[in-house]
Amino acid sequence: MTDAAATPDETYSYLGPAGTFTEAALKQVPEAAGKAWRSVNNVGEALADVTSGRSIAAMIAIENSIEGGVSATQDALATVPGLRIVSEVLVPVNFVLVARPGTRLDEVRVVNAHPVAYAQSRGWLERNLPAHGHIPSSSNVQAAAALLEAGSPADAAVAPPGIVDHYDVEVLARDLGDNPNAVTRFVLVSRSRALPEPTGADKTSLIVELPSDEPGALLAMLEQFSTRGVNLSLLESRPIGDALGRYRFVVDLDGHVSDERVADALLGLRRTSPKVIFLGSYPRADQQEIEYHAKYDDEIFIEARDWLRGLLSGEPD
Ligand SMILES: O=C(O)C(=O)C[C@]1(C(=O)O)C=C[C@@H](O)C=C1
Repeated sequence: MTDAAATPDETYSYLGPAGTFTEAALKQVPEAAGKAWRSVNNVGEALADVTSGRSIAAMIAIENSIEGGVSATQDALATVPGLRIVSEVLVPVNFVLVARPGTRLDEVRVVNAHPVAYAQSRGWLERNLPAHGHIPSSSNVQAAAALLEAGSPADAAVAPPGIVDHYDVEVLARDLGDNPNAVTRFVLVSRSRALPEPTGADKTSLIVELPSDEPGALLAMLEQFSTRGVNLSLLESRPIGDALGRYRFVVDLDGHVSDERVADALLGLRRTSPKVIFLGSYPRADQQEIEYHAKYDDEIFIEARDWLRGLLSGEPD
């Protein structure tokens, strides 16, 4: 599928090499089928492909059910301008421990693993290899590929189960993940300004900075959502990085920016926060219809606006 001669509007970047969960996520995107796929080494490179116009879109991991938000992704989306999330994909993740053929489990001293995969397998590794050392890898597949490089300091790697189809490694143990139902959420990021159509089962992603040293600023932000009946599915803080104690908030909410209650909450945020980054409104991967109280229906907001317009223009009651 990789084609060096492909034009940018036919190229999708993903964290590789082939066999990663990120590649499995891209396989779920119908528009990417039959296009050129470019394997990259990290989230920054994937997003740089999109901003430079080298690729039309990039698939990146954003949240894991065990580890929470992928901080490299959250920080990149907060600082790289001009990006929009256009869709999301869920991939169940589980891991195997692999080694060069002939290695025994009791010979393993050092383990290669992507930090998010390591965090999900820590319980198993601590129980079965209590004295192991950990070398961070750029991806799950790279962790296993590096074992086969000359002079590799590692004896084993945490990798996706399909790794044996791509590399000459042997499985020493299966089901390493501490939770068998672990899921990673991926997002497809592009430069497109065109909003995906509302479906009634949508999600909106934002990054919000709060006024510094203002008591209750976080509560004031949350009130923008609660007073419009908008449910949040993710709220995480990440350091802004310019001074100790300064944080930005990563927010996912139920609904589309074209829903009146969501649009109204965004207007409130824009008035009260020094910085609001709109990352996109897009269909939820689980297609679960958003439920909210009837008092937050579009018509209620429209009626209230029309009433005010009438007052201002002197229309009779
Ligand atoms: O796509 C892969 O296989 C990766 O190595 C990346 C990644 C991630 O960044 O979260 C993807 C899914 C797993 O949760 C662990 C690692």
